[in-house]
Amino acid sequence: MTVIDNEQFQTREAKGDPLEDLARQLLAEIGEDPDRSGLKETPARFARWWREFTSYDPGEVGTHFPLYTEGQIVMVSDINVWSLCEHHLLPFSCNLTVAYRPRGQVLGLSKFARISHRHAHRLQVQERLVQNIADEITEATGSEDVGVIGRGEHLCMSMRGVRTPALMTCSVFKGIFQSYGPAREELVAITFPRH
Ligand SMILES: Nc1nc2c(ncn2[C@@H]2O[C@H](COP(=O)(O)OP(=O)(O)OP(=O)(O)O)[C@@H](O)[C@H]2O)c(=O)[nH]1
Ligand SMILES: [Zn+2]
Repeated sequence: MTVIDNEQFQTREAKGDPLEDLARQLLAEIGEDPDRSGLKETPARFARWWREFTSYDPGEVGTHFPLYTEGQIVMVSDINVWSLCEHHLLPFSCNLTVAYRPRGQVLGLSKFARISHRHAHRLQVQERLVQNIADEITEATGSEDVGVIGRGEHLCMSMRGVRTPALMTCSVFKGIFQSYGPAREELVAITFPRH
């Protein structure tokens, strides 16, 4: 449930909520009656969902633990997030694999998903999403050895326009993941398992 402080609430009551107004206008523009019973609450839901999407709070992302074994590589795969394409404001899903070589300490497992959602919950292009995640993992872990691979399906390509479902893969490889070698091979293999 959206918590709206009193002052903000009063302002919206007085002036109307701009997001709700937009939704009503959109509905009218596409030939719908915004006042028909099925649509009565839709502008308010529309406003709530946009505010919910753009105000995602990742919470604490700085929990570390001691590293027990030197030389380990940590990989987290199949992190699924939803984002919005900034060209069409349509959703794209992204399946992420993230990897890093810890330096002295490891980052809490869930933090990779929190970081991923933080950057997905805004208007994005997939390449920038993957880069943003790689940069924050570098910062959060203090490691320059970071790899992120994203595989996305974009509704703007599958449900409209060219109407062709396809998967887009893009990646950021830093440090030991940059050149072809065991670390990069393992990261690629975990993302694209052989059946
Ligand atoms: N590289 C990249 N392209 C994206 C992403 N999301 C959407 N696009 C593309 O952005 C492009 C926008 O192209 P435009 O020609 O300006 O828009 P459009 O006329 O709606 O293009 P079509 O989608 O081909 O109908 C399209 O090719 C989309 O597929 C993304 O995350 N990364
Ligand atoms: Zn798009």
